[in-house]
Amino acid sequence: MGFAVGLMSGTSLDGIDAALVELKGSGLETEVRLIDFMTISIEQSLLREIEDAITLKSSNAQHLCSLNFKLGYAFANAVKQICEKNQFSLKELDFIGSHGQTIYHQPELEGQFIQSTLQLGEPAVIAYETSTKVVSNFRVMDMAAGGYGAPLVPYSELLLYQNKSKSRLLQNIGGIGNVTVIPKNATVDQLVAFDTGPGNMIIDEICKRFFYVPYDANGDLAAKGTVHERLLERCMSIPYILAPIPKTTGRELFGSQFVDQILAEFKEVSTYDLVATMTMFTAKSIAENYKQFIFPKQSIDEVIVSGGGSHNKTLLRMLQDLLGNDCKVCTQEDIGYSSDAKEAIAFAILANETLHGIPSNVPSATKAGRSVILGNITPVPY
Ligand SMILES: Nc1ncnc2c1ncn2[C@@H]1O[C@H](COP(=O)(O)OP(=O)(O)OP(=O)(O)O)[C@@H](O)[C@H]1O
Ligand SMILES: CC(=O)N[C@H]1[C@@H]2OC[C@@H](O2)[C@@H](O)[C@@H]1O[C@H](C)C(=O)O
Repeated sequence: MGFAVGLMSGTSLDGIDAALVELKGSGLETEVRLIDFMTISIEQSLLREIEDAITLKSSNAQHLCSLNFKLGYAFANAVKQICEKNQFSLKELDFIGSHGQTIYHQPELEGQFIQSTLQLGEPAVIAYETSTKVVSNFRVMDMAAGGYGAPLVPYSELLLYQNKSKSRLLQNIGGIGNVTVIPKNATVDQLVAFDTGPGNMIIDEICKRFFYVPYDANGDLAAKGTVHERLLERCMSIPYILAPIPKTTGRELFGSQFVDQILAEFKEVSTYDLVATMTMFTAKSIAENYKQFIFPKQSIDEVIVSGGGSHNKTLLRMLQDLLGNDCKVCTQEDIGYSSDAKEAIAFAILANETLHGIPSNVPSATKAGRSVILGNITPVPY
């Protein structure tokens, strides 16, 4: 099919991830070659606008309307930057797969609010600015089919990581944590995938409020603290953590309102201990979900961690301690892939499937009533 850029701006709001890839073929036989990956920072003013848009108290219609277009320009710019860096002409680009910025995700009915999801980043702007076909808005068709609209990476993960002799567990630790179980020789309907709970989102919020840094680089702050057991227990008692699978969550549950709540309840905990405890909360929510829902049904040969959380050494150490030495935790780099690029590559793969008319949601992961072709296609406009 040719060359594509996959774009992902995730729940961490840490930048726009862009992967320039070459794709050959389609379906589970697709061959994928990563040419380059970049994270393009989001301007402070745009970042504040996103934060306002996702906060129910400050969000409004005019704001969302304008932000949709501003994000479109930011995504187009990310495509231009990665192409320029690689001396790759936009004319050579066959398509763009753009996830968009999740503004709100409502996987379950809640009072008057029906199942719905909103990702912004106007594809018309991206297509016009780059003169390239865009596939976007991947989550909504899965939801129209009765699914949660997430997680969507399991299909691309089966395609990239399926192994004849190893059962693999792919754990992404972005803003939210999500896992895909790929039994050896698995087919699409044998996949198990769900969001385990928080990833870095709570850790980041504590780092911003108390240490004036965007995240706990390498987990150094957490390493200086001690886990506060009662706070950890309080966090682990949130019903989502051990709710039955499949399940999906987001900033709506683990964002700044959650941090306000626990800070009000646990005023006595020191700032270092807060970071340590929230790091352990992420690790323990992952480990307990494995023990409850995965290990009883499937023996696992490898746990492969991706996402920004794979750079947090304290988090990885805690996860390894909780899982024990029989279950080796490694990173994407250890098996020759890129931890940071995985999701952006996934949206290039999903776009390729859409353009070939191939369904790419995984109903066992999203609870959709059937498999469906994902996304909206915006043609080359001129
Ligand atoms: N060197 C590092 N040390 C520790 N943590 C890091 C490091 N680099 C990145 N991170 C963490 O990773 C986060 C970004 O991860 P990532 O880009 O995978 O998330 P995302 O794609 O936005 O989220 P999601 O996958 O939930 O949509 C940062 O916010 C930070 O918490
Ligand atoms: C609604 C939404 O944006 N969900 C994201 C989020 O970030 C991680 C986790 O929660 C996952 O369910 C999903 O993203 C990945 C890319 C997915 O769909 O597989």
